[in-house]
Amino acid sequence: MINAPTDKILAIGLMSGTSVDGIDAALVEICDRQGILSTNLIAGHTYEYEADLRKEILAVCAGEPRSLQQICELDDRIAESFAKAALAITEKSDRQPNLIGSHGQTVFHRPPAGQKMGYTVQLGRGAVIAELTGIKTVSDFRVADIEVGGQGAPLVPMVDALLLSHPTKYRACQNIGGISNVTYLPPNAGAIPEQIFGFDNGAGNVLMDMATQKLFGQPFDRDGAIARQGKANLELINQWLEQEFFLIPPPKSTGRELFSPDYLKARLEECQDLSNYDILATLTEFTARAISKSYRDFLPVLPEEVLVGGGGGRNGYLMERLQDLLKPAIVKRTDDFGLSGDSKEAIAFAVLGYLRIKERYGNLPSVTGAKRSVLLGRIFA
Ligand SMILES: Nc1ncnc2c1ncn2[C@@H]1O[C@H](COP(=O)(O)OP(=O)(O)OP(=O)(O)O)[C@@H](O)[C@H]1O
Ligand SMILES: CC(=O)N[C@H]1[C@@H]2OC[C@@H](O2)[C@@H](O)[C@@H]1O[C@H](C)C(=O)O
Repeated sequence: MINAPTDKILAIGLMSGTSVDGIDAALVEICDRQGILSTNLIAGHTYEYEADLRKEILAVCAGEPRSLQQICELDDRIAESFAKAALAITEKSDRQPNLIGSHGQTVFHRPPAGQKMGYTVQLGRGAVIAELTGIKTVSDFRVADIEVGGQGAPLVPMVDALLLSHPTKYRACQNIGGISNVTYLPPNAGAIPEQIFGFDNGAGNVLMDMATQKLFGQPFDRDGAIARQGKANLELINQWLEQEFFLIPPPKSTGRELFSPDYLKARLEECQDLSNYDILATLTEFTARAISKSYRDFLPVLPEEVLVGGGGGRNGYLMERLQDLLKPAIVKRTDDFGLSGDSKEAIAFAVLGYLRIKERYGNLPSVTGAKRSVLLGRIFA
């Protein structure tokens, strides 16, 4: 028997998501056996942003005015933090990585509307990361998809299809980060990319986080311990789920522009009769129901297994609510399927970087609505 040629590289994936909690870095071995990819996570870590940098990013995300010069300086400061994270995670191996795939930090995202092309901005330029680390860097992953009419998001579905599809089962990969998004994987999805769907399906943790900070002075509701003590108001939730974002069919993407501090303020005004615990319970149930409703409304087949990634998977109460709402599907964290839920998005950008240098398409037009498949990312050597 002739052994299939195998390509093995050591790559770093870098991602900071809509929670803006820090830079998720993954040092990952990517094994390519004639186009069939597998990954082996050597190390994964979240490097927190410096407090003032995080504050500045959140201010820009919230639309506070800044000069172009200030934005450029922020771009480089973020790139420097990403480079630092890459160098720190490199220490976990005695081998030098061949590649960095860096998502950067989204500070603005406007999906396409009618004839109007979308616009998306990720700061942390790849040129600076490549310069400071000496490692070939791929960044700016979303722009090429936007340029062919796509949403530019979500992009992880391609990697879900490559790493997590099952030969016979219907699966959904549910990410619950700041924003939540789903990938629908019919059996053997890797072989039938046009049948893969994916879209953003609501505010993941972002509203719960902002409310926990405002009402309880804590960064987030650890394990859902606060929400668990309250009672959700279903009348309000059903009203909130009538909002246009939840009703329009995919392709769709969203961000902090919609689920903003102002959005939370308006919801909290509607919660005046509720205790703070009930408010957290209501926002948590809102996140869970937005997800379950999106499956019933938009997925061709309800999944048998739901693989949850992102920080929301650590919220035991939210996971219980999802399990209840999505039964008979089995809801588990991706870790139970051999892929770290905390590092999943960082791993995904390492893989997308790999696809780029191999000149393999990175977007899925059935997910983003793009007119065609394209190479994602700019390479800085
Ligand atoms: N133990 C925990 N209990 C409850 N929630 C948690 C826990 N750990 C993390 N989280 C939640 O997860 C969030 C971070 O999730 P994650 O790192 O996936 O976000 P992200 O990378 O910004 O996401 P995305 O790019 O998908 O928007 C935290 O802000 C918090 O709300
Ligand atoms: C514009 C942008 O940064 N979108 C993020 C965000 O965070 C979650 C959700 O909204 C998703 O669409 C996307 O990230 C993941 C990594 C993706 O592209 O698959």
